[in-house]
Amino acid sequence: MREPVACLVDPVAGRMSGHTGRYEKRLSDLTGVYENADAHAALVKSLNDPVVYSVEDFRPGSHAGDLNYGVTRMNPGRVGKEFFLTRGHIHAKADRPEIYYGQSGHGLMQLESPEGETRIIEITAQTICYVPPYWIHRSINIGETDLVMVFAYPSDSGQDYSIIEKSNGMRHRVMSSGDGWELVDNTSYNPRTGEEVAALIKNYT
Ligand SMILES: O=P(O)(O)OC[C@H]1O[C@](O)(CO)[C@@H](O)[C@@H]1O
Ligand SMILES: [Fe+2]
Repeated sequence: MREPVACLVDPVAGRMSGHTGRYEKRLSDLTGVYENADAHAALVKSLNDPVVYSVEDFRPGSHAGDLNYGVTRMNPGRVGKEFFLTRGHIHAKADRPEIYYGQSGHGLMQLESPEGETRIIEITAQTICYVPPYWIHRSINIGETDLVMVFAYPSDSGQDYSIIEKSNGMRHRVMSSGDGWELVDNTSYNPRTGEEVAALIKNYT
């Protein structure tokens, strides 16, 4: 038996009391992610390589029946026309799902199936976004303030970041357009083979 736990979320600061882990990502950690590499390098220099997102989480263990949960806070901003985003991943056990719960700000969850289909879920305060098993997912800040979301996923999920590297990014990029956003094809995208898709869609224990 585990002891019950309570953590307090600050929905604007994007902090969570009682966290057992915290990490930060700086703009330079996202090298190779944005379409405009020159604009990325210039921004790293002009802004002195700022922290662009931070995560505080509580991990009770690595048992399949436990939940890891926490808070992600992401700065607003753009590299050229491309909005600030997280690295993105698929769960190492790809059939593990995730829930995101919007706290403040305005964001998108970009999801991509193993076959390469894109879905976009808009997230504002009080939105619950369900990321079903097998979907690659990345969050994007399309607003002018910090985007803060609570998340929870099975403790044995793990994160596989290499899937996005292997395909040279996700199939689409989210770019600013007028007052909003638009999906643009990622011209470097390298689709997964049938064998690679089949290897992902298997039964995990
Ligand atoms: O792990 P990434 O892709 O850098 O993005 C961070 C987000 O994903 C998570 O790893 C959860 O899956 C959280 O820590 C956070 O919401
Ligand atoms: Fe995840």
